[in-house]
Order: sequence, then structure tokens, then C-alpha cells
Amino acid sequence: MIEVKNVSKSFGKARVLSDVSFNVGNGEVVGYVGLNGAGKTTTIRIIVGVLNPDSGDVIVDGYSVLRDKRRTSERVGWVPELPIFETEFKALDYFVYLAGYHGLSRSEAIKLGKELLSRMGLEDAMDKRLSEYSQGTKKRFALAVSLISNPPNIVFDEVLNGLDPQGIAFFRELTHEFKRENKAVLFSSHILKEVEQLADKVVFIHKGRIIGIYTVEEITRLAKPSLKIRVSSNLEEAVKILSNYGEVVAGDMEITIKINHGVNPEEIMGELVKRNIGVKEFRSEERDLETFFFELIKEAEKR
Ligand SMILES: Nc1ncnc2c1ncn2[C@@H]1O[C@H](COP(=O)(O)OP(=O)(O)OP(=O)(O)O)[C@@H](O)[C@H]1O
Repeated sequence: MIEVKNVSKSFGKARVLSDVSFNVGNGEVVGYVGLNGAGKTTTIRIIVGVLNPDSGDVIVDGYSVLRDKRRTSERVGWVPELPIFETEFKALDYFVYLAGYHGLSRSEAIKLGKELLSRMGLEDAMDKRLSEYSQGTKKRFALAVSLISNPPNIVFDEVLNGLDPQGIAFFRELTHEFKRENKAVLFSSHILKEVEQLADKVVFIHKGRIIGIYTVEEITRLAKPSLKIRVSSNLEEAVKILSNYGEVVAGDMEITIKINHGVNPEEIMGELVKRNIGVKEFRSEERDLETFFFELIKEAEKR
């Protein structure tokens, strides 16, 4: 379990994180979502112990990242956004070399290396030089390395970025596996469709502040659905009627309405027909994480 507790961080005069707190429970997959520069990577670097916070702390399975960095880093597997392996080593040899730092003997390291590299779909690339690996393959290798100590917590930084559909599917399946193994999984991403599919909970960060933490079910429930309605006549009257049901934006004979909670779209359609408004098109727009995220940002900016 990862507990981020009131973490703040500045670089020079720029405050990059302000009082950031959230938890990732065992068996929970948490998406960390924010615009470029929001502070996701900085948070992750603090969680994995390569950067110290100015204040606050991160507790990993009960150990403080400030006071017990050795224990916390053993317990967190980390895949950075752009793993750099510019080495002429072959993959398995480099794995064995890195495993040495974890106290594994050469034969143990070879056995584990073969097992983990195969699990990451790299069985045919073990004898290839790492410098020749593509970025997506480097991510798989980084993941294999991060699993050497079989950590109960996994942190992915923009792991899906730059992956082909097969790579994305691979990471999705692996995340499900980690969940089944009761690991705590945190992943930052701006591919919101994937976050929606993968995460149990989403933590939203904007300009270094947490602006919302919601389960995916809550998001589906809370995101206001919108309707697109095209009318053939009486635009003004239609707008007036629709304003009773939510927030209306009118275009050229087309109206978008973000409907209030509890309002049934059929009720709206019935009212328009009753008032003799010619309706040419009436369709529901899917509510998605992206819309929800932008609404949260809009609200946060108002504060
Ligand atoms: N070592 C550093 N020195 C100075 N400023 C930094 C440093 N690291 C990050 N920053 C700044 O902190 C802010 C947050 O950066 P961070 O990388 O955490 O954002 P992010 O949410 O991960 O963004 P992205 O989605 O673009 O990766 C940015 O304005 C960035 O320029």
C-alpha cells in the first residue's frame, strides 16, 4: 500500500506540488491524471525515493520513504516514462548484472531473468543488445527489472505512451495480473480511455494540487450526460424549454445540453414534441472521463 501524505515540493521559486495526499490500496489500480506539467512525474519520483519532498512523506507498506528508503525502494517497482538503457550489454546479461545489486547469485539471477523476460514477452530478445531495443521493448525490460524483488507495489509513469496497440494490451493484461496478486498499482497517464478501462480509482492533479479523487463508478454517476438536439424550427423557444433541464449551449439550429442529474432524456423529448418543436435529431453524447476531467479543471480554476 502506498500512502502519499501532504507532500509539497518546489524547484527554486516554482511550487510544483502543494499538499498532495492520496492512497493506493493493495489490489487497487489507481490512475494518476493531469495535464502536462501538473506534477505527476515529480510525485512518482518522490514515491520511489529518487527525490525528497520539502514537506510531507510517503508511507509504503508502513515504512517512511524519508526514514527507511532502503525498505521502501525494495517494495516499489518503478517503470519510468523513458527508461534509458544505452548499454551494449545483452538484455539477459544486463538483467543478471542488475539482479546482483539485489543480492541474487548468478545462477538465481539467470533463472529469474529468463522467467521475467519471458513473462514480459521478451523471450526472443534476451540475447539482443539493449541499445538496439525499441522504446516499447525498453519499457518491458524496465518492468522485468522492477520485478526482481517481487515488489508488492508498482508505479508506472506514462507507461502507455508511445506503445502500439499490442503493447497497450500487454500492459493492460499485466495490470490485471498485478491486481489479482493483490499488488498496489499506480499509473500516470493522459490516455484517458485507457485510464477509464484500467483504473478502479482516479486521482486528478492540476497545477500541483489534487482536485479530485473518484472511483470510476462515481465518475460514471457524476459526469453529467449531454444531449445534442437539432431542431428544424423555433430555436429560441426550444432553448427556453431546454434551459429548465440543464446547461444549454445553442448553435445554428443545434443545441447541446448538459442535463441535470435525475432528468430522463425521454422527458425532454416529450416536452419538445408537446410544444410542437420540430426535432430533426436527438442523441445522447457519451459521458467520458475526459469531459469530467475538464469540468474538474474548470471548477478548480474558479476557486
Ligand atoms: N528537476 C526539476 N527542476 C526544475 N523544475 C522541474 C524539475 N522537474 C520538474 N520540474 C517542473 O515541475 C513541473 C511539474 O513537472 P512534472 O514532470 O512533475 O509534470 P507531469 O505532470 O509529469 O508532466 P508531463 O505529463 O508533461 O510528464 C513542471 O513545470 C516542470 O517543468
